[in-house]
Amino acid sequence: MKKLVIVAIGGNSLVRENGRDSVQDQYEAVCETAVNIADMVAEGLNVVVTHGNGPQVGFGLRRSEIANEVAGMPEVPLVNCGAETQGGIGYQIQQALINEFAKRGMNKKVATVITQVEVNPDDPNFKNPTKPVGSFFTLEQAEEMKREHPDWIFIEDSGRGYRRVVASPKPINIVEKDAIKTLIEAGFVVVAVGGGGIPVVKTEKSSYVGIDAVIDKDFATSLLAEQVQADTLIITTGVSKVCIHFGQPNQQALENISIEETKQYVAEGHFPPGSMLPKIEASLNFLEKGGSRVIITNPESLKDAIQEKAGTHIVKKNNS
Ligand SMILES: Nc1ncnc2c1ncn2[C@@H]1O[C@H](COP(=O)(O)OP(=O)(O)O)[C@@H](O)[C@H]1O
Ligand SMILES: NC(=O)OP(=O)(O)O
Repeated sequence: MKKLVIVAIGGNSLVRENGRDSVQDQYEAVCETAVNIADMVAEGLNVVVTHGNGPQVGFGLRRSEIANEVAGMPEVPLVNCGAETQGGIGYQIQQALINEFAKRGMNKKVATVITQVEVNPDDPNFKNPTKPVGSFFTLEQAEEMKREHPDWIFIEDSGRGYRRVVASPKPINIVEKDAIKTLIEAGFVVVAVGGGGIPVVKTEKSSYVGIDAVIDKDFATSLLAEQVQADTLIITTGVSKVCIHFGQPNQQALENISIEETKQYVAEGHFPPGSMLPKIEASLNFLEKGGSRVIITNPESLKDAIQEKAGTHIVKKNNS
């Protein structure tokens, strides 16, 4: 089979500078990434696409809360808000890819798989929410909201402002993995584990039920990459390169780093939880479970990054 590349599109990378949750703005961002993905397919690679939903699931949750407060509409549970973002973003990616392939006269099929991802109900992350969702706020705005909703938790997110956080258990099993594998083998470009997958737990009777949380899409992508034996993992996000001393005057962008160097930077605390750390941990996990290379970059640099002219590349050096 041709080499398999997994491209994980960051939720924040689909939200434009103006911060508006405009579906049209988001579709334009999706279309730009679709061009790069079509280039990869044209070069003979098999591609699986995953995506985040951090901003979008938070917007959806807030819409539901406001509709409840203002108009008495029933609230939408967080797990369903996540499922809705998986469908909504998956629809945009699927459509953008189909249109891009058609424009180029490429005979390539695309399918989005609604993906449930099993988590452990006793995962300690349920008691310690770390996943930032929705909009960025100033400290004053966050304090104001906290007075109104004492149970909400906010964190400072990588110098970009304060965001509400929700529980983010680790993915343990991709329920629809066989369907995803079958579609890949049949030559489809598959969009899967959107938003990290819809979090579900198994009951004593072995049936699945949804649970309120947002799984980190980087961890879910790494698990999928392992299960479908991908060769390369590409994570697109808001920065062209991973940095050490991020946001400090001595910030330094990283181009090629080994597993050992990456672990050293993790130990030195260069990557915050909830933003860059999950990407780095997922990358290390992917490489240690048999993957060949990882690229982290922004959507604009994707094409150059694949040719090793941009982005951060985490590589196995000396057969490590
Ligand atoms: N060490 C670092 N190097 C580069 N970016 C970092 C670093 N630490 C934090 N960041 C921030 O983390 C962001 C990526 O996390 P996030 O926006 O949550 O991801 P996603 O694109 O998956 O939504 C980057 O755009 C950047 O603002
Ligand atoms: N679910 C998730 O990890 O989304 P982001 O990549 O947008 O943070």
